[in-house]
Amino acid sequence: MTESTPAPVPAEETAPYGAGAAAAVKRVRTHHLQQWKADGHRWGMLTAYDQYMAGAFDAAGIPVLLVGDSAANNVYGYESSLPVTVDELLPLVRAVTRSAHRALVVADLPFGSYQRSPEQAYDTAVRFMKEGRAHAVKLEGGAEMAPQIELLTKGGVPVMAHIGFTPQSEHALGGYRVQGRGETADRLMQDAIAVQEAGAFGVVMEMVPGPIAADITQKLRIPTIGIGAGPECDAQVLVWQDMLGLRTGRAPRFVKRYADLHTIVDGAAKEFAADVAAGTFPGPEHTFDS
Ligand SMILES: Nc1nc(=O)c2c([nH]1)NC[C@@H]1CN(c3ccc(C(=O)N[C@@H](CCC(=O)O)C(=O)O)cc3)CN21
Ligand SMILES: CC(C)C(=O)C(=O)O
Ligand SMILES: [Mg+2]
Repeated sequence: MTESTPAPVPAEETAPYGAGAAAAVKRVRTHHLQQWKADGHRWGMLTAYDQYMAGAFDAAGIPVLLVGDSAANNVYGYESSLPVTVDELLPLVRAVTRSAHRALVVADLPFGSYQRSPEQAYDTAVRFMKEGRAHAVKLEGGAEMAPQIELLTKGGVPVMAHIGFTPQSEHALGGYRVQGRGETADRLMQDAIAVQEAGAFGVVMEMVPGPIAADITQKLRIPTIGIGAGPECDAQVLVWQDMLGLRTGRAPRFVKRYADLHTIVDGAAKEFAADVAAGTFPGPEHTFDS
């Protein structure tokens, strides 16, 4: 075989599809996510709620940051995601968009801020885009949310959908349960198709059996982002406090811990307290001369 010289390819197409294709992109756009699906390049999405995490994930090449309504549990200390409000989430979205220079920033619409009507959804989404400078919004629901997704999309708001286990409907669904098992698999497929046809640019699938998620991923032209939906999704998402081991207690089965921040924080806090008690902090190097 003779070697031929390949034609030069624009920088964006030679993205180092390893640590993150986002590294070669000036600003991640929804069309990049469609392209990565076509290329078979899988990517990761992480939640972020503040400046330093957003900046670190952005610099690490994470292409999509989600300001999740999971801030309810992971920032505000509520027992579920239901109590958190638009006014509580907006400043977090603004902090993340200020420090994410490359990532696409998606803002989660909280419970009660979009379900009533497409008009309500549009007004809420516009606040996240105007005041929070979000690039897109995410909302929970399948076929029943098609009118919302259509109006938002027509009005210039890119929408990521979220199907399967939808935490805002915890009480309606009867707890934290896998969705789409058995005969409900068809309905999940229909929900996925409905959100795609309504104009969603991607769809999160939460706690869905791996084979069902694989079928849906193959069928859709928009990327699927899995959390507890197996390895065949086009992308994966985790809550950062789970991913970095800051949250204690039993984690959901779908969590992989990539660090043990809780142990690091605990050790540092104890060492600080001990130094202060012993008079070894502050030292001369931390003290101003007269
Ligand atoms: N820290 C955190 N991580 C998350 O993934 C997350 C939040 N918070 N808050 C909002 C929602 C709630 N989510 C959750 C929370 C718990 C389970 C859970 O306990 N799952 C169990 C039970 C599954 C079953 O019974 O079938 C599991 O073992 O996965 C699942 C999703 C996902 N989201
Ligand atoms: C778990 C992800 C998908 C989410 O919706 C959130 O963090 O709120
Ligand atoms: Mg959410």
